Amino acid sequence: MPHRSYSEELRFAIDAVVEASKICRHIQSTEGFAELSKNDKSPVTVADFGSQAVVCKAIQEAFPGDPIIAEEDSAALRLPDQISVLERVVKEVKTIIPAASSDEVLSWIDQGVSRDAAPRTWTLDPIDGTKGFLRKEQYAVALALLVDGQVQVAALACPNLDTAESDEVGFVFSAVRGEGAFVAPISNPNDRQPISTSDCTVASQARFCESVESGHSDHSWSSDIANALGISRDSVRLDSQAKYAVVGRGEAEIYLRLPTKPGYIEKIWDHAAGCLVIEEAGGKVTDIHGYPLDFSKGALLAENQGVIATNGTLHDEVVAAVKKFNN
Ligand SMILES: Nc1ncnc2c1ncn2[C@@H]1O[C@H](COP(=O)(O)O)[C@@H](O)[C@H]1OP(=O)(O)O
Ligand SMILES: [Mg+2]
Ligand SMILES: [Mg+2]
Ligand SMILES: [Mg+2]
Repeated sequence: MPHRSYSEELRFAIDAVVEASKICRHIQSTEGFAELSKNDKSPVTVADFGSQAVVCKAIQEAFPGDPIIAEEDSAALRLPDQISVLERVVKEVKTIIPAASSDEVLSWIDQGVSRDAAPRTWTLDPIDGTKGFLRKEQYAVALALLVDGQVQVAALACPNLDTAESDEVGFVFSAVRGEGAFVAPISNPNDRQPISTSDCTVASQARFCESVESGHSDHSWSSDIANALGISRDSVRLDSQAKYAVVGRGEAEIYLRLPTKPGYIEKIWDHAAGCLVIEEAGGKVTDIHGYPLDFSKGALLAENQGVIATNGTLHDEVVAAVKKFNN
């Protein structure tokens, strides 16, 4: 079968996450933006809703009929006591789409409520790492296209990520399966340069990263694993799929996401874009048992537990160390 080109979807996905980043940056630069608490006690902000509205509207226009599995829905914004939050979301969306009405914004957000597997579906995390966003640290806008349960296209904007090479802040990572992984400044998204994972083959020299939040990944377990691998430097802690980006561009070798409680099932929007970026950069991503992440089950990574992402060469050794310390 001839290789299907995804160049249109790739260009679209990069533009969409870059536009959404503008809303997020604008909101982050203003004081006192509203924060709501979801049923699971996790935070959601005006920026999460605004980002989801503009990306879902863009998908609906460019690829009508494609379902979207996105994190947020509009239920909280429809409550009468949240009218001021809705007004703020609409005001921010209008900076990108001047004619947007409240009803339209609510319906664009709800384009993302699909939860079932489909032959072709987008998955969106409008702000991944909302806690990092609130701390003015790392967060990401993550969009991926799944075809027959496989991630084929990824765009991952990291608006607060910097680089040692220049003063630039804010990068967009992107990949199409089989075509490599790339990075561009958010300020010039067409300037895509290839990235690759580090060629480190000595585990004791590896740099590893993990969540800031100890509720999202078990820090004491990861420190046991680091010790077992002979790694003496501390982990770099950062929020969001920026961790996949950092491993993808060769600035760390290992990203560990180790389950903190048995019942938590990872969501596809937290991993799809980052996973393809690392794989196309030459790295490897599995769960803590060494199984590939299975994106074919709808919104949840129901077949997997936790995540191990590496530069590739160290993968088997890291999986073995995690297994050894799996208590
Ligand atoms: N117990 C948990 N284990 C792993 N990930 C979690 C847990 N609770 C929330 N998350 C998700 O972790 C992501 C942030 O990861 P990180 O800490 O690496 O930045 C969020 O998308 C959040 O999802 P959500 O906010 O939808 O509940
Ligand atoms: Mg997330
Ligand atoms: Mg989110
Ligand atoms: Mg969230």
